[in-house]
Amino acid sequence: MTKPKFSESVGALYETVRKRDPAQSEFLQAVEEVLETMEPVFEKRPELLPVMERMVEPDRVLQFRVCWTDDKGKQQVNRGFRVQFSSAIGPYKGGLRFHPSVTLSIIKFLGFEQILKNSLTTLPMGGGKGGCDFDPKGKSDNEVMRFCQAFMTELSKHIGQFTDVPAGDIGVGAREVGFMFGQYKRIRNEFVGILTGKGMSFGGSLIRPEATGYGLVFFVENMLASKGDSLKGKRVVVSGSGNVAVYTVEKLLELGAIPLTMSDSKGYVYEPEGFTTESLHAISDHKVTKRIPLTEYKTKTGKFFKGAKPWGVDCRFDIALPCATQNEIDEEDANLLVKAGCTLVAEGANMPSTSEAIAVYHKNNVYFGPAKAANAGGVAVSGLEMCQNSMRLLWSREEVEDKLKGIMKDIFENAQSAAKEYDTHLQAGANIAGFLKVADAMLAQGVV
Ligand SMILES: NC(=O)C1=CN([C@@H]2O[C@H](COP(=O)(O)OP(=O)(O)OC[C@H]3O[C@@H](n4cnc5c(N)ncnc54)[C@H](O)[C@@H]3O)[C@@H](O)[C@H]2O)C=CC1
Ligand SMILES: O=C(O)CCC(=O)C(=O)O
Repeated sequence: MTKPKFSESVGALYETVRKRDPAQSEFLQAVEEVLETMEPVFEKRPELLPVMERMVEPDRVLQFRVCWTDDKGKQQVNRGFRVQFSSAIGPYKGGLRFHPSVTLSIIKFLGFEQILKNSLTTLPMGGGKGGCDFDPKGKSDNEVMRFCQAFMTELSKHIGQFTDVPAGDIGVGAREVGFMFGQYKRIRNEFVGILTGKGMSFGGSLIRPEATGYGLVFFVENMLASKGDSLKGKRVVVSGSGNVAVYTVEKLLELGAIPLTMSDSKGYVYEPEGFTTESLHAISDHKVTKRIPLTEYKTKTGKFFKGAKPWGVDCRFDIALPCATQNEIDEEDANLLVKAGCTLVAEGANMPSTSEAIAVYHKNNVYFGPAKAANAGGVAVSGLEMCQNSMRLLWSREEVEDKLKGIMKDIFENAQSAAKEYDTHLQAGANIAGFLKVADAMLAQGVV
């Protein structure tokens, strides 16, 4: 890690956080990134530093045992988490991640980022995140159902439509949300919007599955428009092949861009002429519907590069959209992007760029759209799902997509105007705009 460039007071705050949890590397990375960009705010408004001192400590951390029985009748034990980080501007809101790599550090980094992201959406949602070290890969539907029921049996004691409303993230899609919703209903005997990303027949919102990917592309459109440019004909390298990546590629195609790659942890597929609707559907059917790794995917027109990341793809491209997981672009990868002619990076995944990679973007004038702003479309439409649930009605696809487009424009403009006010870049502008709203709410509510 590069040494943070903090003033004395901000450095002291970072040290307090570091000393409290020295082993939580992902959480410390997320806090460091925010604190580094917040210096001009604390200079102008020193009363906000103690507010940040409160914000970096979650309201509550829940850790629990999840016991379930596999198809062979053998007992399995996993570790579940829900971190309720901040409810200053609304109920805790954020996804659940089911992946073997899940630790408290990962859930805390995601929950901390969610506070500022949700604030940027302009909707009244606090920040939270949860998950489990359960690996859905290779599990039968029945195993996933029993696991989800066990997970929700504990989680149901801590959530509620006015308290905490979880959703999906890596490893948690419509299937898992459905199983968890069913278990909550069975335990509590009430039909309420305690999860978002629900199926359309029981309170879901149109466009929620598409929202993070579509929102990312709308955000990129705004970034390009601010420079008098557009997506038409742009060559785009995308990572991931899950929910966010698939709908990112779908919207890129619709807007005339040329998506060149998709990937998973086993390697990447390169389509030299760009993905088509047909090849996108083939990969989505393989990865999302059938849940098979890309090593077993047969591309008709492209090539599979085993064990490699797409950032080193051997062609020129304009834009990189990381949509897989945290720290998937390191310094070396960032240098490869620059060498390939990439001038814009926008993050679909959460914290996909290491701090060294971000330094490379800034040094080389790569226009950088940070995750908190660029991927906020998913949680924004979750907010719209909550709204529809409360009103007991369903908006049309067009209505939700229009609202999403408007929200992504507002997020871009608010981040850009904070960046202008504090004479800094869009990454810092997003942190500042997100922080100020939550900080003012915390000040108004007293020391709690
Ligand atoms: N689903 C949502 O609404 C939102 C998701 N995100 C973020 O987007 C990213 C992707 O999430 P989803 O698409 O929802 O999950 P998903 O479970 O649908 O897909 C994850 C994808 O990443 C790939 N992947 C996982 N680990 C990898 C690795 N080490 N190297 C390369 N590829 C890897 C998987 O193969 C899969 O294609 C995550 O960082 C998540 O936190 C952010 C905002 C909202
Ligand atoms: O839709 C949501 O509530 C959560 C989305 C999410 O987990 C994220 O923005 O990272």
